Amino acid sequence: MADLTATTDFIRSQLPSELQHPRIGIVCGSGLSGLAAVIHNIQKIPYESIPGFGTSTVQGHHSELAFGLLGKNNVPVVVMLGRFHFYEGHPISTVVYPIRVMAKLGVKEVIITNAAGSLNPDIPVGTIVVVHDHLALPNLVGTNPLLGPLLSPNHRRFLPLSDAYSSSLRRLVFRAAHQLSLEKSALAEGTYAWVCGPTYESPAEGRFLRHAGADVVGMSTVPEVVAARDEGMEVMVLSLVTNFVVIPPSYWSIREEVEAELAGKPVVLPTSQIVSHEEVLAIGKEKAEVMKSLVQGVVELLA
Ligand SMILES: O=P(O)(O)O[C@@H]1C[C@H](O)[C@@H](CO)O1
Ligand SMILES: Nc1nc2[nH]cnc2c(=O)[nH]1
Repeated sequence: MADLTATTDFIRSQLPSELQHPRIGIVCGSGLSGLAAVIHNIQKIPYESIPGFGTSTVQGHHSELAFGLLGKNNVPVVVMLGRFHFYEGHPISTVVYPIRVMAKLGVKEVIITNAAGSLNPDIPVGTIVVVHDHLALPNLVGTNPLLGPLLSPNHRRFLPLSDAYSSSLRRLVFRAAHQLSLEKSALAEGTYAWVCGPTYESPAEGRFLRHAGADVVGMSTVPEVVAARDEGMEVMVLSLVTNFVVIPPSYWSIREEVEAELAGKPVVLPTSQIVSHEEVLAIGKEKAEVMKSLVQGVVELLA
């Protein structure tokens, strides 16, 4: 891993003193970097200039670390405008490096956002899911960000994740939503499944994750949550549902289709839905305002 002290020294050298000690860290997911527009005194540092950082290569992700003041009470924040995903080819230590940098800068609470597919028919597109748990197949089979030697004697070898998603921060989301007069249906609570990506789920994979108890699925976030907890920070995660994961109740029988054709019977073809990153970004754009206000509302209540 890169040298955290060298990274934070470099970052501080780029900032005026009032921005050097952010209180809250924020990670902006796909299409959600619009938060930058409401940050006062914003200073942006390109990822490629920061020692130890990679470059974000995904459309809809900027590649800058922003510092500034957020909310009516001018809370100092550090904001990732774009993140690193494991599927981009970054080592998992690089994916979580900015989170460790936030901790080193003195951040105590991290708000993480992402775009995700819904596995739950009761959670429609456009809903913001307040994540209360996760299901991380990569963590279970060998892509855990904490694999390897302990970073320091202060880091724990066996990190519990039973309380990873702070209940007090989750409470604040619902309070902020109330202050914003959001409709009840704008928010849901649920479990986020992390998959490596970059493929979207096959129908069988979607069904598997649903049966395993996940409500939404995405390709990020969990490594960041694990690293944040490893650093002793409190975590809140908001997933914007940008699409439904295609889970047909049963497979369409090609044999029956051909037999019907051969028998001269009418054939009704199923309509197919194919998810795309463009769709993910379009919903992100549509709902960016709500996400922005909610994050700002939570920051105001927190500080
Ligand atoms: O960075 P997030 O998790 O918001 O991005 C999601 C997951 C993939 O990177 C991408 C797929 O469309 O959106
Ligand atoms: N894995 C996964 N990630 C997403 N990000 C946004 N939508 C999706 C989805 O359907 N599946």
